[in-house]
Amino acid sequence: MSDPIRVGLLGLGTVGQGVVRVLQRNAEEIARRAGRPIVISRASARDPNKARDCDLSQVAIEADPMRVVTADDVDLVVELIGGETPAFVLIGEAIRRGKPVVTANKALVAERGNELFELARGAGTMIAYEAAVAGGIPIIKSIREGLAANRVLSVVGIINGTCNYILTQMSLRGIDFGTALTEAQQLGYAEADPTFDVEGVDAAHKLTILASIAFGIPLAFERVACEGIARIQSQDIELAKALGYRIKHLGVAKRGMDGVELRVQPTLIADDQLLAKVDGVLNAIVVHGDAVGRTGYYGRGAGGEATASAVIADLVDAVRSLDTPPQHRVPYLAFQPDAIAPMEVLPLEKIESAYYLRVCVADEPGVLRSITSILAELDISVEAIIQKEPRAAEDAVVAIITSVVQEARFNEACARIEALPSVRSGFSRLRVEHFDS
Ligand SMILES: NC(=O)C1=CN([C@@H]2O[C@H](COP(=O)(O)OP(=O)(O)OC[C@H]3O[C@@H](n4cnc5c(N)ncnc54)[C@H](O)[C@@H]3O)[C@@H](O)[C@H]2O)C=CC1
Ligand SMILES: N[C@@H](CC=O)C(=O)O
Ligand code: NA
Repeated sequence: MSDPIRVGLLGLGTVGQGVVRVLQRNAEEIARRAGRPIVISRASARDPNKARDCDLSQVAIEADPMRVVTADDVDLVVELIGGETPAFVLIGEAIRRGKPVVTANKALVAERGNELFELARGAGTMIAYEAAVAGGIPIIKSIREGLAANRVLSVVGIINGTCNYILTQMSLRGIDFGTALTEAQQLGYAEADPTFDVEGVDAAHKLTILASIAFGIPLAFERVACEGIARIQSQDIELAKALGYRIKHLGVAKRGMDGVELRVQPTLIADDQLLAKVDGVLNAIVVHGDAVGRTGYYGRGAGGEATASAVIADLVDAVRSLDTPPQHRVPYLAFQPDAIAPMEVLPLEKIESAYYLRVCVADEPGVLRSITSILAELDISVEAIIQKEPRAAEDAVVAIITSVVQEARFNEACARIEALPSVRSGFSRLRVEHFDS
């Protein structure tokens, strides 16, 4: 077998430690796959003396990550620091030195990927990023390579483990949002700044990448409509359940007649659908290709070793293709660079879907009729409705599932309903995603 490939590891947090453990535990199998051993020669850690859950006795630890990138005994760089600074500069330097890079950094790929891939192309080296989307699920490889025959029609999925963990625990154990988030952080699922998870930004980063490799469009994070789960209340989860739905944080990239939909939003899914049954930290993605139909990908979307699985798969790929001329490698964004072209992104107002609407109303006769009349006047049908009877001195709560309607028209209905004198504060609306079989 050839000489070992020497890896410089930037970041020894949840994923970094997972990579060290899995590379050591499965060293022999990994070497048989890659054709040569893969060893970590250097790693960077802000606090070199911190206790870590992995064996670093054979690894030189540097406080300055740039010293890892530039070291002569580092052939390949794995970036697991996260965020834009200093990751962009570190990866840029590795590329300039012709060192392949593996990263799990979705924020960086989504926001600066167009530049980074251009740099890497110029230098004839590679950047691999499987771990950046849906953790351990090999979704990048599946779309880029496995579905290359297809015109991809849609990619829909649960792509943030923290949000899914929180919504699942609120639903199954009835715990509050804050407690569930703290657990997700303790389990190593959340981003360093967990607002990225709960406000939908992390999922929007991942959707940006998925849309680009599915449709052959440039990475355009700023075009993704982004909403998180912070406004989801326990009563919405309960009402949705009573109506036969689950609330999931969903990423949707869909090709339409006039452009593409790109959005991440909390969404109701009928509880007999596959995605409704995906709980905890698990992620699942359904890709619809014109030739293959729907294919589903399911597994751990976050966590140290699950994510390490994707990082190491990229490492193996990188080692195998060291001698492959750049033009013969799989293109970064699935399509050849000169074939990538932007598509119109539909504004939310033009997107059609069914809706869930929760309204608090005074317990008076005729209130329900005034709400349904407004919907009927705007040609919106009520598909299901439940009313929660008030306890003493409380308002009643009405929850409705509507027919499919364009958002602009639904906005008008909501404005008119909110203006009714008997409607109290406590108004909530969420999309409902239907899947054809
Ligand atoms: N935790 C997870 O389940 C997943 C994480 N990712 C991505 O993997 C990357 C790493 O995530 P985690 O391991 O969870 O993060 P983490 O916060 O546990 O670890 C990050 C490490 O980088 C070091 N670091 C931070 N800023 C630094 C700086 N300026 N200079 C040098 N070192 C610095 C920290 O000390 C820490 O050791 C991120 O890009 C994240 O988005 C991707 C998929 C799943
Ligand atoms: N914070 C992310 C980690 C994986 O990408 C998540 O919760 O999904
Ligand atoms: Na992945």
